[in-house]
Amino acid sequence: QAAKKAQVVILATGGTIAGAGASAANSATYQAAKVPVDKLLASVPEIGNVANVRGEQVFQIASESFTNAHLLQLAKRVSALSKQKDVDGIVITHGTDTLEETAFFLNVTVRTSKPIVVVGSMRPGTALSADGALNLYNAVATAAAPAAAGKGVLVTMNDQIHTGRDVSKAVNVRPDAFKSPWGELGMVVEGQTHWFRAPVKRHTVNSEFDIDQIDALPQVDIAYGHGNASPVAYQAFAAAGAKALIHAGTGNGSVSKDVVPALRELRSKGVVIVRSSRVGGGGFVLRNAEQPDDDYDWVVAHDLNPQKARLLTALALTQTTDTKQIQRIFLEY
Ligand SMILES: NC(=O)C[C@H](N)C(=O)O
Repeated sequence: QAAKKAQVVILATGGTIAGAGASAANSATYQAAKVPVDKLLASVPEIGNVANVRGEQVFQIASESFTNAHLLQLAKRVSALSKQKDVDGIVITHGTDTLEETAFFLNVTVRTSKPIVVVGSMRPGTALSADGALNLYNAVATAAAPAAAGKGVLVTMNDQIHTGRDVSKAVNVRPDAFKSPWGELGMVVEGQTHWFRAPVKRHTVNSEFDIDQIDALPQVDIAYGHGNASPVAYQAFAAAGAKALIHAGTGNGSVSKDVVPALRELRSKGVVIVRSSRVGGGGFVLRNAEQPDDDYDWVVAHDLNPQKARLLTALALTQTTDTKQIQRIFLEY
């Protein structure tokens, strides 16, 4: 008995997967966000074999300009669709530069167990060996797979299935650009998903955040650590209204000695200080290692990279300014 085909909605936001270059040799020089969603879907007719799909053009932008307002609008649309009986799964096409942020944000704010898959490409559809068509086919196959339900927001790139929580863009110019420090969850091959692990952190239906209740995010900025760093960026962000600062720290979130006094002073004025790490390959920032977080009332981002830490801090601040609660949130999500 043939199973009923899943109903999957494709929310298109732009990026290289909708990009176009002047010639087939242009794999890295092209314009992102050119091809509309209907044309994108028409270019991969095989998708009709794995699901019934319909497309919605939410934005047409390059993801380096994905603002908090874009994030909120997209997440609210995903949430609304996930409540519809005639929707079994949702795919979001997205630029790869900030794909990891959007996938993480949806993972902790959309209260559904239906599959949500974020996908992009490293080469425009006009390029030789373009990766977008197969990535999109794989995303739809994953969104249509009952086994993908309840695993949080997923990212399919290069035949791999990653959790949106962990995944990060680790290479700029190759199709194997996305890595998860704790490993991918599985693979999608010829329209079939294969699973090898599942996320243990809180997400979607088990999250305390609900995008339906969030209409704005407080300003949270990131300052990059290095040996010759000064307090200027941190102080400027705070003066411009930042409620929290993410320190993209060296090593285990360490802070150069010229920056420490400024961060302590900003904390005394109410700015939340979060130590994360600029080291992308794995590991985590340990509380009270490198800096006395208990004494300074700082928070550590644990294994979340600075860009994901920015979003989790902003979400936490929609509910509390208590640093004990913010630290708990970092350990649970
Ligand atoms: N590969 C890509 O999608 C890069 C592009 N700049 C974007 O993020 O929209």
